[in-house]
Amino acid sequence: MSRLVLEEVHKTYGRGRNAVEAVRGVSLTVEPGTTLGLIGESGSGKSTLGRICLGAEPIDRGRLLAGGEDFARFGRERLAEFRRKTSIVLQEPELALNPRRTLGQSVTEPLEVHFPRLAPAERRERAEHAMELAHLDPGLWDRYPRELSGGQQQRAGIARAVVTEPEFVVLDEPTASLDLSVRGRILDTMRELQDRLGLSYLLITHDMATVSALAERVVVLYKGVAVETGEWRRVRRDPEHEYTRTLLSAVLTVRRHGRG
Ligand SMILES: Nc1ncnc2c1ncn2[C@@H]1O[C@H](COP(=O)(O)OP(=O)(O)OP(=O)(O)O)[C@@H](O)[C@H]1O
Repeated sequence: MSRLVLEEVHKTYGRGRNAVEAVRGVSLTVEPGTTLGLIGESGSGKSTLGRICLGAEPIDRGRLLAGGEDFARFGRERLAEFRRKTSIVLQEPELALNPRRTLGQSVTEPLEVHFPRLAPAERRERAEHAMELAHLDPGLWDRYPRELSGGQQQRAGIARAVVTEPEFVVLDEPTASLDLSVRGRILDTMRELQDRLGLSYLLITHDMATVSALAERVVVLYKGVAVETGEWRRVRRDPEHEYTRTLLSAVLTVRRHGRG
């Protein structure tokens, strides 16, 4: 799929007095095999942009380009290919995992959707391989989500996201629901998967440690506008925009209080 690009994208929810301009003229690029962090306070439009990048949220203006091609012009086959090559890891693994289905069933499901002609044995093999990639014991195949720890559930969410061998994955607050002790290992797994599978990530997060662990570049969002874009190391050290400074210092303050 190579590069994923948004050009001057606008998205408004609702109409008239109830209209919310969630995204206002945002442009961004996710280069193949790299991570772009999307940071900004709650309600700044991060999740909306994540869905837009997956072609899952219609836009009012602007373009989504995948490998230089305009998503709006995709025919049926190209659209099916795009869906196969993109996926998402959600904050709450419970949302990605059906409580009534076993882990094996949940990890296999995207294969049933995108590769309906695969033989059952081949499906199982691919799903077990995805579980191994996510460092989840395939011996947990017949377990239900409630029988697993938060970290194991998130690993199942990751296995499900990579089972179709995607190229682009949205990580929407991927560690926010996890204990600190588990976060680092989940981030390690995500980095390892990126290297092994050549994945591109759009990382949505409030957590600057997560940004530092994964992202090369960031886009700072403020009320639906991308106020700053650049290398994360530079942005952290020398933020150009007033809002970025506020965002970074607010995070530092919270952390200090949290520790105090
Ligand atoms: N389906 C929807 N219908 C109406 N308004 C929506 C919808 N989804 C999001 N919004 C509004 O759009 C704005 C951006 O929301 P979005 O969820 O993209 O922000 P966010 O930065 O991801 O926030 P959070 O970090 O809290 O998830 C918010 O004002 C939100 O209330």
